[in-house]
Amino acid sequence: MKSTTDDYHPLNLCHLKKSSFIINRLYLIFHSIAIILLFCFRISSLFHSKNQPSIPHLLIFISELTLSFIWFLSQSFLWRPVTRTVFTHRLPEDDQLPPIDVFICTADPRSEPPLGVMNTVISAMALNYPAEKLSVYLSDDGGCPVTLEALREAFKFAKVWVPFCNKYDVMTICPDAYFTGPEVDDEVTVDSDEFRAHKRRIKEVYELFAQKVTQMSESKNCVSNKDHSAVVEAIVDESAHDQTKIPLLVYVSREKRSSHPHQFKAGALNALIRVSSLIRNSPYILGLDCDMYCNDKDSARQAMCFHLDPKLSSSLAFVQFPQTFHNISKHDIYESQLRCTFKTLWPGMDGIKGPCLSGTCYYLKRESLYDLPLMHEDINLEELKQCFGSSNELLRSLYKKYDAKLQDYEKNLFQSLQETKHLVSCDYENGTKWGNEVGFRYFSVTEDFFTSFKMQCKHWFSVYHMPSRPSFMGSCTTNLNDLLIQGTRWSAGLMEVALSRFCPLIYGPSRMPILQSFCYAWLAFIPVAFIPLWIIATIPMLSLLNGISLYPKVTNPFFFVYLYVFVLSNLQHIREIHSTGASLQTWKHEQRVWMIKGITSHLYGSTRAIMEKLGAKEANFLPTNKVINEDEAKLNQMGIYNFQTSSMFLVPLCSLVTLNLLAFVVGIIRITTIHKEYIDSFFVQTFLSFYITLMGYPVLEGMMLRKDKGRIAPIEIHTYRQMGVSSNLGRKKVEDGKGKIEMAEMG
Ligand SMILES: O=c1ccn([C@@H]2O[C@H](COP(=O)(O)OP(=O)(O)O[C@H]3O[C@H](CO)[C@@H](O)[C@H](O)[C@H]3O)[C@@H](O)[C@H]2O)c(=O)[nH]1
Ligand SMILES: [Mn+2]
Repeated sequence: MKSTTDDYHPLNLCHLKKSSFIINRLYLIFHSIAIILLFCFRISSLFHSKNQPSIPHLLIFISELTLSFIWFLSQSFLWRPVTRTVFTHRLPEDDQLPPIDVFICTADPRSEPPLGVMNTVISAMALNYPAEKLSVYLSDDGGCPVTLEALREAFKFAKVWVPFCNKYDVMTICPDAYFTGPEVDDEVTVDSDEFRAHKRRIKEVYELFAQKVTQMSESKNCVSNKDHSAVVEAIVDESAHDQTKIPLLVYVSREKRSSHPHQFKAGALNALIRVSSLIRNSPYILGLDCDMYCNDKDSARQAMCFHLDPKLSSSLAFVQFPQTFHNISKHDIYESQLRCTFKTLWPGMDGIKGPCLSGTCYYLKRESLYDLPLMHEDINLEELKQCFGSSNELLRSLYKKYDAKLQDYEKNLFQSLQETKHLVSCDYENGTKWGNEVGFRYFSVTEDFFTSFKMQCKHWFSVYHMPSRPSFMGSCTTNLNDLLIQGTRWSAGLMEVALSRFCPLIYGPSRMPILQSFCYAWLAFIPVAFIPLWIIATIPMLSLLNGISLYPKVTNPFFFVYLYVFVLSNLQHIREIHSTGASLQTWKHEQRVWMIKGITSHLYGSTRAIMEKLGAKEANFLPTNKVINEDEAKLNQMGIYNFQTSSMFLVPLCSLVTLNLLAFVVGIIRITTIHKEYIDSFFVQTFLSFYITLMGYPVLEGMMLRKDKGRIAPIEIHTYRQMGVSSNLGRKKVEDGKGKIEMAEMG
């Protein structure tokens, strides 16, 4: 491609979202003025409340300050939102495309069913990309033989599945989704009779395969093993007489010893980086969680429209796609779709220096993980070994430029595999810069957030691409327990960063655009919302019960400032939701889930991060449950909360809602029986308790009205005791007569 034609026929375009652009800035100005007025009121009431205690006023002031701080940071996401389009037909010919290594991580065959994992693997093998340029690596942190066996079966199935997808241009390349979903692909076929017969045959093969894998996963060997040696194996077909070309498939299970920290997902990814660098050493990496299957065969080509753009290429670290979920229910009461993140925040960051890495659904440039100031020209071998470890093969791979025409790597495959065992041993990283300046960073359990932040503090940037057909689809949380455990892990990981020397507000501004550091700071400080939420859910109510007025009287002009802030911020939230195509219901659920998480996950996550800092606890990563439970799915579909979770989460929710209900009732009684003066002084507090009771209504209903399994039963609250075994998140089983429910508790 000549450079003159590049300008006229770009591979991608970036568009500014102009309409939101103006509204967002007007909102910023008006809201800021209102907030300053609020502070004036609060400060004056602190100094003039002679005959009233000032502690409650002070606490409310703290909560208002914190909320304003969070709000202020959040405005950077609204500063310059953009969208992007790509032109895949303008990509160079296939033989010019760079190779891609696909990394898929799995950790526990019990919470991550092998059949789902295999579907992800197969879908990645069926991507529309030259087969000899695609290699798929499965990291099995569970070290489970069943997973390896299932992978062999998956390889056999892929041998018929991939050609089928190629031949008929199948869109839904994940077999399970293809055979169980709506039959949209069938419309695009040419020779329908032949196609239908072929499809039927493949379906039978798939069902056999699925049955086999399901059977294997029911065996008692199907558990994760925390103490085992390394296994690296390329899956090959012994009866290789047919010439079908499908991507290389490699199974990697790094060595694990209970005495060694294994650094969770980041550790697994770094092991894959090393293994793959000895095999194909592809310059690009597609990262996927085990439940995130490829839903669009063209995502790799779309990503290449950015990576191969000469204007972006040199400092583009990754192309992030949104996470979408196949099991979102109509109501989405748990706000599992993460609408705000993927429809508002990431497009917002994309207009500055690019979105944050989201752990999955990204095409990353390998080089961005090796980014070292140390990689200067005259670096000597010893220095290199101190960074990357002792493997000469690995060091050589750093300097090997990829060859678009591909060398015959298969000749050396066996030899490379031997060497890789050493690279995934427990000791390999000792004394090196892995996890520190090389690879995914270990500093925080939200490795994606922190690695991304550190990358963008260097010269790297990223782009966000959100095509209309979801490129990847995963399974989301469908019950309160999973939601809050996941939320606690995220909060802990984010707070670890916020409270460290890498706090984006301190570490960021000199290294990246100030707005970008505000975005990262907002993300890191999300958990802090637990402070204002706890204050606002208790202090105004306790004060109301004790006859202390905290807010301006209805006749006071400042009352209108409060009203304005409340109404305007909600209108802006509704507008923002509307602009992303969601309904008013989403507003309610987002508010509610924000409150629920704020009261529980954010509090526990922050506490955990502080304890880790003090050395009282160790970091932990309990994989989110991906097993679909029929009863649970039914409740979720009906929009009913499943409250089967630990008391640690339930007790605060129940007590706060009860307190608010009580305050509301008392407020109303007094308003109707006492003189007008009372209405004036306590209107805001009564309204607040009403609003919180309304938002918490499902909790009340769960405590008092419901009779089903998902309700909050008073006795259960007492039986879910603390485990107290170790500092880890432990799982325990609770028998409930009909079936077993898995509960997770924090020790
Ligand atoms: O020790 C571990 C723990 C987890 N995983 C894998 O990590 C992935 C993500 O774990 P999951 O339990 O699905 O976590 P989520 O909370 O759903 O994940 C989100 O948040 C994580 C950070 O907390 C990111 O790493 C993920 O990519 C992002 O999807 C899964 O494939 C796991 O198998 C490992 O490989 N090793
Ligand atoms: Mn997940």
